[in-house]
Amino acid sequence: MTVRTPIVRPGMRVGLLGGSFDPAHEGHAHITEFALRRFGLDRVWWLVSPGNPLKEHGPARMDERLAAARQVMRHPRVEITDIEARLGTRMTADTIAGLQRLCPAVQFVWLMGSDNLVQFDQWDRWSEIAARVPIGVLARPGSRLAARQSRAAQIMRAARLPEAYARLLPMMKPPAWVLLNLPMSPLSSTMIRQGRNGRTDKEGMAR
Ligand SMILES: Nc1ncnc2c1ncn2[C@@H]1O[C@H](COP(=O)(O)OP(=O)(O)OP(=O)(O)O)[C@@H](O)[C@H]1O
Ligand SMILES: O=C(O)c1ccc[n+]([C@@H]2O[C@H](COP(=O)([O-])O)[C@@H](O)[C@H]2O)c1
Repeated sequence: MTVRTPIVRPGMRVGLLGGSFDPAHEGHAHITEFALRRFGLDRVWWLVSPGNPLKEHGPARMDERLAAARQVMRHPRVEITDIEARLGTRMTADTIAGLQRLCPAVQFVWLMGSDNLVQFDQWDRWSEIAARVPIGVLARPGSRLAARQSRAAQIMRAARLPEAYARLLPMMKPPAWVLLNLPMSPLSSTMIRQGRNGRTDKEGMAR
């Protein structure tokens, strides 16, 4: 079976935002819009994951998460995909390898919140991921400092680009990464699942 990706053209700069999106919220939309602008991306693909390999509990059904994500993120340059399920991959290293095989002329950038950089060194073959694609890290409340001091950040310190060069990130030969500061959103799926903050609007932005 051939796996179909969204339409691409050679040289296109595509940000990949992987996540459980259980459920999607305005924090996801906010970092996506910011990443499009600051990294000069042509597209962002949300990779709605079959399940985070490091999380104990599986997420809600894929079709429900996809539908909710499409309500939250309506943008002509953002695609909501279940491509990991189609590729049959769970580990990000395999997903990226698969996408690079399918779309060899695309410049992919891996996007993640700063909380994920803190534990990035526990991901399967994380240094292979960093060797395959540039990485854009978006600040998230409570993890900015820990991200800067994380083991992965220390090991990759020579590959860190100043924020002012963020626009060059997609063109950089990996390893290359940028930690972007932005008006931070405190929203999380955990909060929403626990009913602690049902709001999915942008009101709660911490500046
Ligand atoms: N408010 C936010 N600010 C910055 N990054 C975020 C924010 N919310 C989610 N992200 C990032 O988006 C990606 C997908 O996140 P995910 O779907 O796990 O949402 P989450 O809110 O972190 O979920 P959970 O609370 O269940 O862990 C991750 O890289 C995560 O760091
Ligand atoms: O590949 C791994 O080992 C790995 C470990 C933890 C998280 N990830 C990916 O990181 C992304 C964010 O995960 P989550 O559950 O925090 O939304 C999602 O695409 C996961 O598949 C990947």
